[in-house]
Amino acid sequence: MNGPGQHPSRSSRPSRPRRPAPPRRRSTTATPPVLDPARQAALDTLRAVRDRDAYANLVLPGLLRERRITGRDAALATELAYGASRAQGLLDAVLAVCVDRPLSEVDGAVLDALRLGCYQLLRTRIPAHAAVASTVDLVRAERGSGIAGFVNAVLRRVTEHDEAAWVAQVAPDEATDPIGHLAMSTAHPRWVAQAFAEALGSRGEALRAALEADDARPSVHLVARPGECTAEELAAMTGGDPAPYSPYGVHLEAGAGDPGDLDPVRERLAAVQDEGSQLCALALTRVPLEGPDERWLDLCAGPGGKAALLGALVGLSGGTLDAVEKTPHRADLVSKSTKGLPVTVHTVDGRESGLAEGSYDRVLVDAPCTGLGALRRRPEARWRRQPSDVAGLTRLQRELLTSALNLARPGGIVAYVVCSPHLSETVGIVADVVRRTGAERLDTREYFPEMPDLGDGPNVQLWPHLHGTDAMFCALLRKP
Ligand SMILES: C[S@@+](CC[C@H](N)C(=O)[O-])C[C@H]1O[C@@H](n2cnc3c(N)ncnc32)[C@H](O)[C@@H]1O
Repeated sequence: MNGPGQHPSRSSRPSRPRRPAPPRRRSTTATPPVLDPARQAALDTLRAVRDRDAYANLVLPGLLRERRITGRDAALATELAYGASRAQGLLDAVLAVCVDRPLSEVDGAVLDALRLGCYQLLRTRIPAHAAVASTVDLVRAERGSGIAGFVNAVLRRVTEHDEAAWVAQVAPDEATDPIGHLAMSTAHPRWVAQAFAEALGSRGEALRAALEADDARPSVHLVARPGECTAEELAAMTGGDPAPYSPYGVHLEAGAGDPGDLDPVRERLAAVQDEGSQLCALALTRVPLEGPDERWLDLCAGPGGKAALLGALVGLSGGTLDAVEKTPHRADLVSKSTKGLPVTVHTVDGRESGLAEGSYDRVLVDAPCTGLGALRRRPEARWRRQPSDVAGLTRLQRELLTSALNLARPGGIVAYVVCSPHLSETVGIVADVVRRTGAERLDTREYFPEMPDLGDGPNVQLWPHLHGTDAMFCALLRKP
């Protein structure tokens, strides 16, 4: 086996010790490992994601707060934890070449460290020697020198190529499998890249642009609560920029810290919400309506982002919003996010809500979905979702949209929204429900004013590479 500091040759793949070496007593003259709070927090986040199915973007902010990690260390921890989570498939493909056995046989905690080191080597400007040494130090402190030597040898093998050269080696051939190639180079599972390709009608440049935008760290989007503050005031308070399309939106630079700590968010003048979500909720409110316009319904409200925006807007004109959410703890979140607004929360199944049929002027169905449109904001999600998830979700989506149309009054408007571009969850659901209910399709593009690249309609599919939003889908229907 290659000892620490030795460079493994191509022919001798580093092999993990079959029997872990007993921890060595550190000599009194040895330099102790550098205390590295940023990398330790990133490593602990990767471990929580792997060990207990945690969400990286919930675990890391907690660790940063608890350990009082701020400033540059917090930014580094965020970059490493989220970046390594997003890139996991690519990192594993590279590591599989550099380790002498299937990765499934490598101890999970060691694999976390390998991914952390590999990410630094392939996708950051951290000098290779620092990326390797800092990762090895973390492992040595936890697991002893034997395992640290193994990690050192594997990572040195990774340093033999840069990212492009590794992609050329581990990705499917670009000429025969362009989607597979793009999937690997942008760190997406192939089935996700395939779903994007089908929605875009592209296996070429448009697909590349979409996958690359989805692989980049997104800016943070805030929504100013109508009646509480304007987007301009919120931008001035936070140092952000007014959003290009939503009149309530503000964009903050990626990595600007935990947006939950911002004063306007803590004081409930604003909330974190992707601009695409804002636009889909607003589209529902923009369709002209004959007759009354005072009873609105959000049929899938948890955790309450769109319910808070709709509740504030309907409140300005004296109306009310009913918010339905099946899961009790998510219904509690809706109550919290709509506190002080004319919103009534119902903890029931939207398919059998018991609410009065034919009574709502506007209904939002922001249906549960694969979330393939928001992968850039949920670092590990792309590796957790499975193609087999789609079938169960589409059944539920169809039932919820049908129920929404039953609850709307004749002439009322229903917005079907999902945070996914997967055709089975988008046009497939709408076409099926329209056929069975006779609902009228509206040209949804009209209610996304001044947005370019909305395609042939009548539905709207937003994209990170075209609009800077999550890949939200919206279809507006009128109840016959
Ligand atoms: C995409 S999320 C909605 C996001 C929300 N509109 C927002 O902007 O914060 C879908 C929600 O639907 C809820 N849900 C799932 N099945 C449901 C059902 N049968 N009836 C009502 N809500 C349901 C989920 O618990 C989840 O909170």
